[in-house]
Amino acid sequence: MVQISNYIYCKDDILQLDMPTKLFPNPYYDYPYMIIDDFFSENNIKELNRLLRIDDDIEEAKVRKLTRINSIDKKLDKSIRKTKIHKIPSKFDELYQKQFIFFQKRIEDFFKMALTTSTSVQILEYTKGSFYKAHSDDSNMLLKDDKLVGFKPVAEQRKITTVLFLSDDYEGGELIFNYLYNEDKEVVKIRGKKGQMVVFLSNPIFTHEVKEVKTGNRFTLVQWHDAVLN
Ligand SMILES: O=C(O)CCC(=O)C(=O)O
Ligand SMILES: [Fe+2]
Repeated sequence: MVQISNYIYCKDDILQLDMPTKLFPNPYYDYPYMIIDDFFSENNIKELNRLLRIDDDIEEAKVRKLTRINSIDKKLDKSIRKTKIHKIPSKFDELYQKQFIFFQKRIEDFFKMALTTSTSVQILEYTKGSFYKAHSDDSNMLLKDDKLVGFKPVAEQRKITTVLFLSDDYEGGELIFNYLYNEDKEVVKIRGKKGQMVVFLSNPIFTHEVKEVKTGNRFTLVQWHDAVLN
Protein backbone atom coordinates (compact mmCIF):
# COMPACT_ATOMS: atom_id res chain seq x y z
CA MET A 1 0.00 0.00 0.00
CA VAL A 2 1.11 3.55 -0.70
CA GLN A 3 0.10 6.29 1.68
CA ILE A 4 -1.68 9.07 -0.25
CA SER A 5 -2.90 11.17 2.70
CA ASN A 6 -2.62 11.01 6.51
CA TYR A 7 -5.31 8.36 6.87
CA ILE A 8 -5.68 6.86 3.40
CA TYR A 9 -3.64 4.32 1.46
CA CYS A 10 -3.79 3.19 -2.17
CA LYS A 11 -3.29 -0.35 -3.49
CA ASP A 12 0.14 -0.73 -5.13
CA ASP A 13 -0.95 -2.80 -8.13
CA ILE A 14 -3.25 -0.09 -9.45
CA LEU A 15 -0.38 2.39 -9.46
CA GLN A 16 1.59 0.19 -11.88
CA LEU A 17 -1.17 0.31 -14.52
CA ASP A 18 -1.25 2.60 -17.51
CA MET A 19 -3.23 5.61 -16.30
CA PRO A 20 -2.71 8.82 -18.31
CA THR A 21 -4.83 11.00 -16.01
CA LYS A 22 -3.34 9.90 -12.67
CA LEU A 23 -3.49 12.70 -10.11
CA PHE A 24 -3.42 12.94 -6.31
CA PRO A 25 -4.38 15.71 -3.94
CA ASN A 26 -1.89 17.13 -1.45
CA PRO A 27 -0.47 14.12 0.49
CA TYR A 28 -0.46 16.10 3.73
CA TYR A 29 -4.25 16.22 3.90
CA ASP A 30 -6.05 13.90 6.31
CA TYR A 31 -8.25 12.58 3.50
CA PRO A 32 -7.81 12.86 -0.29
CA TYR A 33 -11.46 13.83 -0.76
CA MET A 34 -13.58 16.62 0.67
CA ILE A 35 -16.82 16.33 2.58
CA ILE A 36 -19.05 19.40 2.64
CA ASP A 37 -21.68 19.25 5.38
CA ASP A 38 -25.07 20.86 4.87
CA PHE A 39 -24.67 21.67 1.19
CA PHE A 40 -28.48 21.60 1.26
CA SER A 41 -30.42 22.41 4.42
CA GLU A 42 -32.73 19.93 6.11
CA ASN A 43 -35.80 21.81 4.82
CA ASN A 44 -34.57 21.90 1.26
CA ILE A 45 -33.77 18.20 1.36
CA LYS A 46 -37.24 17.48 2.68
CA GLU A 47 -38.96 19.46 -0.08
CA LEU A 48 -36.75 18.01 -2.82
CA ASN A 49 -37.45 14.47 -1.56
CA ARG A 50 -41.16 15.15 -1.66
CA LEU A 51 -40.93 16.24 -5.29
CA LEU A 52 -38.66 13.36 -6.33
CA ARG A 53 -40.84 10.73 -4.72
CA ILE A 54 -43.85 11.81 -6.81
CA ASP A 55 -41.86 12.49 -9.99
CA ASP A 56 -42.50 9.86 -12.66
CA ASP A 57 -40.50 11.51 -15.46
CA ILE A 58 -37.62 9.08 -15.04
CA GLU A 59 -35.12 7.65 -17.44
CA GLU A 60 -33.10 4.43 -17.19
CA ALA A 61 -29.39 5.27 -16.96
CA LYS A 62 -27.15 4.15 -19.82
CA VAL A 63 -23.56 3.07 -19.61
CA ARG A 64 -20.99 3.17 -22.36
CA LYS A 65 -19.70 -0.34 -22.44
CA LEU A 66 -16.20 -1.01 -23.69
CA THR A 67 -16.59 -4.05 -25.92
CA ARG A 68 -13.20 -4.19 -27.58
CA ILE A 69 -10.24 -1.95 -27.03
CA ASN A 70 -11.05 1.40 -28.71
CA SER A 71 -14.63 0.43 -29.35
CA ILE A 72 -17.34 1.81 -27.17
CA ASP A 73 -20.83 0.44 -27.28
CA LYS A 74 -23.42 2.78 -25.87
CA LYS A 75 -25.85 -0.01 -25.08
CA LEU A 76 -27.72 -0.02 -21.88
CA ASP A 77 -25.73 -2.42 -19.79
CA LYS A 78 -27.64 -3.51 -16.73
CA SER A 79 -24.72 -5.54 -15.43
CA ILE A 80 -22.73 -2.35 -14.84
CA ARG A 81 -25.36 0.02 -13.68
CA LYS A 82 -28.94 -0.08 -12.54
CA THR A 83 -30.19 3.40 -11.64
CA LYS A 84 -32.90 5.79 -12.65
CA ILE A 85 -32.33 9.42 -13.60
CA HIS A 86 -34.55 12.33 -12.60
CA LYS A 87 -34.39 15.88 -13.88
CA ILE A 88 -33.72 18.34 -11.11
CA PRO A 89 -36.81 20.49 -10.36
CA SER A 90 -35.99 24.01 -11.65
CA LYS A 91 -36.29 25.68 -8.26
CA PHE A 92 -33.65 23.31 -6.91
CA ASP A 93 -31.45 23.73 -9.95
CA GLU A 94 -31.13 27.43 -9.08
CA LEU A 95 -30.55 26.69 -5.43
CA TYR A 96 -27.93 24.08 -6.30
CA GLN A 97 -26.08 26.52 -8.58
CA LYS A 98 -26.12 29.15 -5.87
CA GLN A 99 -24.77 26.75 -3.26
CA PHE A 100 -22.18 25.41 -5.67
CA ILE A 101 -20.84 28.90 -6.34
CA PHE A 102 -20.67 29.45 -2.60
CA PHE A 103 -18.51 26.33 -2.09
CA GLN A 104 -16.56 26.53 -5.37
CA LYS A 105 -13.59 28.46 -3.95
CA ARG A 106 -13.15 25.91 -1.16
CA ILE A 107 -13.20 23.07 -3.67
CA GLU A 108 -10.72 24.86 -5.94
CA ASP A 109 -8.38 25.59 -3.02
CA PHE A 110 -8.53 22.00 -1.80
CA PHE A 111 -7.65 20.51 -5.19
CA LYS A 112 -5.47 23.43 -6.40
CA MET A 113 -7.55 23.76 -9.57
CA ALA A 114 -9.78 26.24 -11.31
CA LEU A 115 -13.12 24.81 -12.37
CA THR A 116 -14.11 25.64 -15.93
CA THR A 117 -17.31 23.94 -17.06
CA SER A 118 -19.56 21.40 -15.40
CA THR A 119 -22.01 18.85 -16.74
CA SER A 120 -25.66 19.41 -16.13
CA VAL A 121 -26.96 18.12 -12.87
CA GLN A 122 -28.29 14.55 -12.69
CA ILE A 123 -30.32 13.10 -9.88
CA LEU A 124 -29.87 9.36 -9.56
CA GLU A 125 -32.35 7.12 -7.84
CA TYR A 126 -31.33 3.70 -6.59
CA THR A 127 -34.30 1.59 -5.54
CA LYS A 128 -33.98 -1.85 -3.93
CA GLY A 129 -31.60 -3.92 -6.10
CA SER A 130 -29.97 -0.89 -7.78
CA PHE A 131 -26.20 -0.50 -7.90
CA TYR A 132 -23.36 1.02 -9.91
CA LYS A 133 -20.31 -1.17 -10.47
CA ALA A 134 -16.71 0.02 -10.12
CA HIS A 135 -15.82 2.74 -12.60
CA SER A 136 -13.66 5.81 -12.96
CA ASP A 137 -15.39 9.00 -14.07
CA ASP A 138 -12.74 10.14 -16.58
CA SER A 139 -11.60 6.82 -18.09
CA ASN A 140 -12.75 3.42 -19.25
CA MET A 141 -11.15 0.31 -17.84
CA LEU A 142 -9.05 -1.63 -20.34
CA LEU A 143 -9.47 -5.34 -19.88
CA LYS A 144 -7.40 -8.09 -21.44
CA ASP A 145 -8.60 -11.65 -20.84
CA ASP A 146 -10.79 -10.25 -18.06
CA LYS A 147 -7.77 -8.74 -16.36
CA LEU A 148 -7.52 -5.00 -15.79
CA VAL A 149 -4.50 -3.72 -17.73
CA GLY A 150 -5.01 0.02 -17.72
CA PHE A 151 -7.33 2.95 -18.25
CA LYS A 152 -8.23 4.87 -21.38
CA PRO A 153 -9.31 8.47 -20.77
CA VAL A 154 -12.73 9.42 -22.12
CA ALA A 155 -12.81 12.95 -20.72
CA GLU A 156 -9.34 14.37 -20.12
CA GLN A 157 -10.51 17.77 -18.92
CA ARG A 158 -12.82 16.22 -16.38
CA LYS A 159 -11.08 16.48 -13.06
CA ILE A 160 -13.63 16.57 -10.26
CA THR A 161 -16.73 14.63 -9.33
CA THR A 162 -19.30 15.84 -6.82
CA VAL A 163 -21.90 13.59 -5.25
CA LEU A 164 -24.56 15.22 -3.10
CA PHE A 165 -26.47 12.82 -0.87
CA LEU A 166 -30.19 13.59 -0.97
CA SER A 167 -31.42 10.73 1.22
CA ASP A 168 -29.99 8.47 3.91
CA ASP A 169 -32.99 6.31 4.83
CA TYR A 170 -31.79 3.22 2.98
CA GLU A 171 -29.64 0.17 3.69
CA GLY A 172 -26.77 -0.95 1.47
CA GLY A 173 -25.86 1.60 -1.21
CA GLU A 174 -22.47 2.46 0.28
CA LEU A 175 -20.13 4.50 -1.93
CA ILE A 176 -16.88 2.51 -2.09
CA PHE A 177 -13.50 3.72 -3.32
CA ASN A 178 -12.25 0.41 -4.68
CA TYR A 179 -8.51 1.10 -4.50
CA LEU A 180 -8.40 3.15 -1.31
CA TYR A 181 -7.96 1.79 2.19
CA ASN A 182 -8.01 3.23 5.70
CA GLU A 183 -5.44 2.69 8.46
CA ASP A 184 -7.09 -0.60 9.42
CA LYS A 185 -6.64 -1.80 5.83
CA GLU A 186 -10.38 -1.67 5.16
CA VAL A 187 -11.64 -0.42 1.82
CA VAL A 188 -12.91 3.18 2.04
CA LYS A 189 -16.68 3.21 2.36
CA ILE A 190 -18.73 6.40 2.49
CA ARG A 191 -22.22 6.53 3.87
CA GLY A 192 -23.16 10.13 3.23
CA LYS A 193 -25.72 11.88 5.37
CA LYS A 194 -28.49 13.69 3.51
CA GLY A 195 -27.39 17.21 2.62
CA GLN A 196 -23.70 16.23 2.55
CA MET A 197 -21.56 16.51 -0.57
CA VAL A 198 -18.49 14.40 -1.26
CA VAL A 199 -15.97 15.87 -3.69
CA PHE A 200 -13.24 13.70 -5.25
CA LEU A 201 -10.93 13.51 -8.24
CA SER A 202 -12.44 11.81 -11.30
CA ASN A 203 -9.30 9.85 -12.25
CA PRO A 204 -8.87 6.05 -11.91
CA ILE A 205 -7.17 6.24 -8.48
CA PHE A 206 -10.65 7.25 -7.28
CA THR A 207 -12.45 4.39 -9.02
CA HIS A 208 -15.70 3.95 -7.14
CA GLU A 209 -18.77 1.80 -6.86
CA VAL A 210 -22.22 2.00 -5.32
CA LYS A 211 -23.15 -1.21 -3.52
CA GLU A 212 -26.58 -2.70 -4.09
CA VAL A 213 -29.37 -0.98 -2.20
CA LYS A 214 -31.09 -3.47 0.10
CA THR A 215 -34.00 -1.39 1.36
CA GLY A 216 -35.26 2.15 0.87
CA ASN A 217 -34.45 4.68 -1.86
CA ARG A 218 -31.04 6.17 -2.34
CA PHE A 219 -31.04 9.55 -4.11
CA THR A 220 -27.84 11.35 -5.13
CA LEU A 221 -27.20 14.41 -7.22
CA VAL A 222 -24.06 13.96 -9.31
CA GLN A 223 -22.05 16.35 -11.40
CA TRP A 224 -18.69 16.17 -13.19
CA HIS A 225 -16.48 19.20 -13.53
CA ASP A 226 -13.78 20.17 -15.99
CA ALA A 227 -10.88 22.05 -14.47
CA VAL A 228 -7.37 23.33 -15.10
CA LEU A 229 -4.57 22.78 -12.61
CA ASN A 230 -3.28 25.85 -10.80
O1 LIG B 1 -24.57 7.76 -6.80
C1 LIG B 1 -23.39 7.81 -6.45
O2 LIG B 1 -23.05 7.85 -5.25
C2 LIG B 1 -22.28 7.83 -7.45
C3 LIG B 1 -22.70 8.00 -8.88
C4 LIG B 1 -21.55 7.91 -9.81
O3 LIG B 1 -20.55 7.33 -9.51
C5 LIG B 1 -21.58 8.56 -11.14
O4 LIG B 1 -22.65 9.04 -11.56
O5 LIG B 1 -20.53 8.61 -11.78
FE1 LIG C 1 -18.95 7.84 -10.85
